Amino acid sequence: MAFFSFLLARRMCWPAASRGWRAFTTSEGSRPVIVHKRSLDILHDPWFNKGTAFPITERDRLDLRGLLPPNVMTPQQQIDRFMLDMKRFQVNARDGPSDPNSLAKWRVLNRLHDRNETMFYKVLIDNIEEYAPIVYTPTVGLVCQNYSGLFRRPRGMYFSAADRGEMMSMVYNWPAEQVDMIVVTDGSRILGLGDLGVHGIGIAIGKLDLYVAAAGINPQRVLPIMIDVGTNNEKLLKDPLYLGLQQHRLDGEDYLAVIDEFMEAVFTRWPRVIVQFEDFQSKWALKLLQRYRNTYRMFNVDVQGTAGVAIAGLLGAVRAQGRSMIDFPRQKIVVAGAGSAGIGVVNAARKTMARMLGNNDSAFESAGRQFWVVDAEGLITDERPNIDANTLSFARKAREMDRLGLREGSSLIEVVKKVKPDVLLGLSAVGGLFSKEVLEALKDSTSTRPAIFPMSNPTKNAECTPEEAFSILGEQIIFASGSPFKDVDLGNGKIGHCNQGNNMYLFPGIGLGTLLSGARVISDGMLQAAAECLAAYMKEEDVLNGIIYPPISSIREITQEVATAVIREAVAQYLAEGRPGMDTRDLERLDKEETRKYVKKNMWKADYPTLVYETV
Ligand SMILES: NC(=O)C1=CN([C@@H]2O[C@H](COP(=O)(O)OP(=O)(O)OC[C@H]3O[C@@H](n4cnc5c(N)ncnc54)[C@H](O)[C@@H]3O)[C@@H](O)[C@H]2O)C=CC1
Ligand SMILES: CC(=O)C(=O)O
Ligand SMILES: [Mg+2]
Repeated sequence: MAFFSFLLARRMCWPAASRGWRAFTTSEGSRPVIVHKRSLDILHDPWFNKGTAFPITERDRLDLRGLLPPNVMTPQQQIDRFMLDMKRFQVNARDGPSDPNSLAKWRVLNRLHDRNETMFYKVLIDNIEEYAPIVYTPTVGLVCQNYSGLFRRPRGMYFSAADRGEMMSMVYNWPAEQVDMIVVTDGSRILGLGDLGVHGIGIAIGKLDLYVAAAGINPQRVLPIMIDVGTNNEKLLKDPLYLGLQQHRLDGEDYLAVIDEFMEAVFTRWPRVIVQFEDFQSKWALKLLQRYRNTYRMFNVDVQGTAGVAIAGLLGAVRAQGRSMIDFPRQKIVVAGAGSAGIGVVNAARKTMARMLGNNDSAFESAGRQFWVVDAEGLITDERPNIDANTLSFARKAREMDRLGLREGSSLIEVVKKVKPDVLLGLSAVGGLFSKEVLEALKDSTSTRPAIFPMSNPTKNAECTPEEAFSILGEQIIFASGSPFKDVDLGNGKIGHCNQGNNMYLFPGIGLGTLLSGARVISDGMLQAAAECLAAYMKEEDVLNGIIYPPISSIREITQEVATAVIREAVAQYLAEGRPGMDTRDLERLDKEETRKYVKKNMWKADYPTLVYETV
């Protein structure tokens, strides 16, 4: 993106800028200023840029539709947003994650991203452990919550409910001829922070930063997208400085019509693109996945990526007990949270157990008895009124629960006391849900090394902190949280290791493997291969020490391995259609090492290329 814009700007900048200067200095009232730029080049030109104040007619004239948030602001509102942000700076710095300067660091990195993409990604890649928590969880959550004030230069595209009927042409306003990777959100459930409306675009930007840093997807070919169908966040609806449509969310067929139109538009312009669905509320996440997954190259990272990372962690926790992975089907697992993430984990973990038990109906049935799922209304059983099909699939039989002293709606603490689980996994978005009492109850776990996975994001939504878990349950536990925590000093020279159980370990490799294999769709087999690859990555010695995921600093190497596994599975399942220079036959001929080299060769590196000027 940066180089493309740079070349265009060099070609067009001076004549337009000089005309602009005359117009500004002579205060010629309503006489129009002639510009020789369109699209992003206008937004990136400080002389002509009006940001969110471009009126709709001008957005259409200058190919700007979709490149700005939909709400048109007055110049005064723009200044109000800016001033609010200036004054809020100190408060936000204290309000956020454990690093009090995280928001300030985000601003510095964001400014670098705007002026020099290559350098930005070099800094990110070389310091990924330090800056992933800034561009991604937890800080990205704080950024989305304050996006109205932080918004400077737009990044990505906005398709709104007001654009119905226009999306097929709007998509051509994006200047890149090739787009490999789109991350799209409708802002309805950003991390565990709820409906943040159009401000949720920050999460799509953060995920794509990781696609570039970890998977080496070319930054000129990534596109963050916000689909603004309104918001049900009353605070935003009342905020005059909110950047999105000030209306309640579309629902039902109206909602589906917008998403359908969007999918058709992006796949018409870029037929080989991969679309990652991110942070859609559970109500739609599973439905949209079923609707599109057999037609388009898409996946839902919260449902499918999280499941893979959780399974890899759960297998690690079995190994940490000194047992073989094949013992996984004996683990008793209590899951708090039955949203898109929780359902994704339970379904995939159950299938993994069933495969280990013989892969037939009775194996699947028996695997189902290893899970107890608790949501806001307590333990889910088949006596739950108005239960939907997705939830019914893992609801426990009330009759069986009775024998354990449990019933429909039993509380989390009752469930932990009665089940004595090997694993307690949280995807509830409720900070502190694993209270002192719950953790105390886990002392009776039948496992020698109980696993505690408070996977909700961002940090303040984690079900417990590592300090709480290690102090109550001792050094033997296996701990993995969705957002990063520091290791805990347990005294007497011992360290309580904090793993980060986050889908960031898998989605870059799933995307890269799909891209390089040219797979038509993203199959369960490809996702399973990714999860198994991550599980197998860990050495026995580390796992026995409670380290079940690799260090983030090696994310590029992990991603290369995951992408290799995904490509090989796509080839094995006859889904790989190849790409220019590597067709299906070529892919079939590659052995594992050659596939690995093919992946490495195609990962973008943050090095400056030589630029030459050419007239059109
Ligand atoms: N670590 C990771 O890689 C990932 C983490 N997540 C996190 O998972 C969380 C949930 O995401 P979704 O499933 O999409 O959200 P959601 O809002 O759809 O689901 C939350 C679930 O938690 C349940 N819940 C609420 N209060 C509860 C309580 N007191 N006890 C037990 N359950 C309770 C709700 O009934 C619901 O079933 C978010 O915080 C998100 O950041 C999501 C994806 C990946
Ligand atoms: C990590 C992630 O995708 C989430 O918390 O939603
Ligand atoms: Mg997510």
